[in-house]
Formats: sequence, C-alpha cells, structure tokens
Amino acid sequence: MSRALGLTTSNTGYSTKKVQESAEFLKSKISIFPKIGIICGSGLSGIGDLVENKLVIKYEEIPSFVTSTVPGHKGQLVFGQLGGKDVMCMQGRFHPYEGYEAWVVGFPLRVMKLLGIEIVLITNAAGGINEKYSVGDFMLIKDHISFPGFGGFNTLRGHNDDSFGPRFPPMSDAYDKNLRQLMHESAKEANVDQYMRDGVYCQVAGPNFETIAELRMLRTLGADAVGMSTVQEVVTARHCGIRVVACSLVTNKCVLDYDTGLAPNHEEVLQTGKERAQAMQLLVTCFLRKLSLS
Ligand SMILES: O=P(O)(O)O[C@@H]1C[C@H](O)[C@@H](CO)O1
Ligand code: HPA
Repeated sequence: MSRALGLTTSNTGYSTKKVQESAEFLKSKISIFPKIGIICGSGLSGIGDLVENKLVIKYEEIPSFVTSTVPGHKGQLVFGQLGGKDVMCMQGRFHPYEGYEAWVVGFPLRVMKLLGIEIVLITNAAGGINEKYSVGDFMLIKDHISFPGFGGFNTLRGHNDDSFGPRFPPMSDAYDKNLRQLMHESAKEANVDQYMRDGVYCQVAGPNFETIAELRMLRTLGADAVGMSTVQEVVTARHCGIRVVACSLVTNKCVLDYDTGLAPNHEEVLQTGKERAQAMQLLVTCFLRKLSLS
C-alpha cells in the first residue's frame, strides 16, 4: 500500500483468504492428496476423461472459482488416478480474454499449492509459427514470451503474499529441465517422438487471432507457436515453487503470407484436438508412469 500520498494500490490481486477457502472446500471433498496437477487445453479435455476412480467437482461449486466460458473447456476438476499416479486435473482453464483479471487466471495454481501439488503438467492449443511445424505436432515449451505480461497484465501484480513466494521471482528456469527430458523419453516410448518439437510459446491476449504483420513480428522475435493462455498459470506456479512441464498441440498453421485466403478458427483448433487426442493422452499417460515422485 502506498499510504504516503493517501493512495492504495488499485488492485491487490490474490486474496489469500479466498485461496484458502477454495482449498479447504476441496480438502473436505477429497481423501487422497495428489502431487500432480494437469491443465487441459482447448480440445484436450479427453486427458481428464481417462482419469480412473474419478471425483468430479464443477467449478461453480468451488468457492471463489470462476467458470470456463469457452467451448472445449468443461469447467470442472477431476481427482483420481492416471498413469498410476494420483492427479488433480483441470478440465478447462480461464483465459484473460474471457474478462478475468490475471490473478483470477492464476488462482487455481495457488489452490493447487495449498493442496500439496508439486508438479503441474500444462497443455494448450497453439498456432504454429515455426515453418517447420505441422498441424498435429506437439511442442514441448522450453520458454515463453508474454505480451500480456509485458503490458502489465501479470498474475503477480499487486500485493505480494510472501508465504507463496518472493516479490521478484526468476523465470529463467520456468520450464523444468528434468521434466522436459522425461517428456522426451515418454514421447519415444509412446512412439510420438517424430511429432515432438521444442519451442518458445508466445502468449497474446486474444480473443482475435493474429494479423499477418503481428505473426511476422512474433516470428522475428523467436516465437515458435502462439496461443492465448498458459503463461499466467506458469508464472503463478513457479512463484510458489510448483515445477512446470508444458506442451502445446499445434492445432493450426499460422497464416504468415498475404493472399492465401486461409484464416484460423476455433472449430479447426477443436478438430485438431480431437484428431490428436489419443496421441496426447498416450504421451501424458506415459509421462506420468515414468515420473518418480519424492
Ligand atoms: O486454452 P488454450 O490455450 O488451449 O486455447 C487456445 C487459445 C484460445 O482459447 C483458443 C483459440 O482457438 O484455443
Ligand atoms: N493463435 C492464437 N491462439 C491460438 C491459435 C492461434 O493461431 N491456435 C490455437 N490457439
């Protein structure tokens, strides 16, 4: 708070009390406490459908949770087992373009932290900028560029709760090296390594898809794929010490040339998700099987 001028910060961001209320509610419903969180991207909610011995909790039942408004995002938490591990799976995420503040988008990660989650596996649908990428490829995220973040739309903006993490957390180690290595090994085992890329994910605010000039700029800046999510989740997770592994499904090729007549659309994104659902599920399941927890 800036009291000297009689001012207060306009947005204090996370309310620890609200995070605790959500976590307490969930603790009252579950009997097994998973160490792994999963976030399903657009069209990828099938990962959550595979969870065994499911306990499903709708977002609207959870205190202080908002709802998913985007087709392809079911808006529910699934607790159970996948790949032999206890997991907590978000079937549906929150995006800035839905009108949610950045801290609201990151909120579930703080709830995960209070529930004891140590690793989060994040998936998303993204447009392929790198010309070597094909529709249906997976891109293991090695780093990110956040346009909303540069613009001040940062999940950590406002009051810092030191009990979660430091005011100025590093992001140079955002994507865990060992988990990425394990994901590559899992891709080999799942026989999908021929589709596996390593790349830089760029988050834009959306909801419109990018112009050709914007995409050319992103390509020049080193982005391999572009999407409208993930970064607020990653930053919130890393701030409170949750390890992150994140994988994009390239659902469409970005249109980088004029006069092609091509235009991306959400139906195409969901369709690719459907077509590659099984491969993604296999990859995730293999990864979970190989993962050893402390
Ligand atoms: O939630 P993700 O990032 O997987 O969804 C992407 C970005 C937009 O929400 C949508 C565009 O089709 O897919
Ligand atoms: N741009 C931004 N977000 C996306 C895209 C895209 O081309 N495809 C899926 N999500």
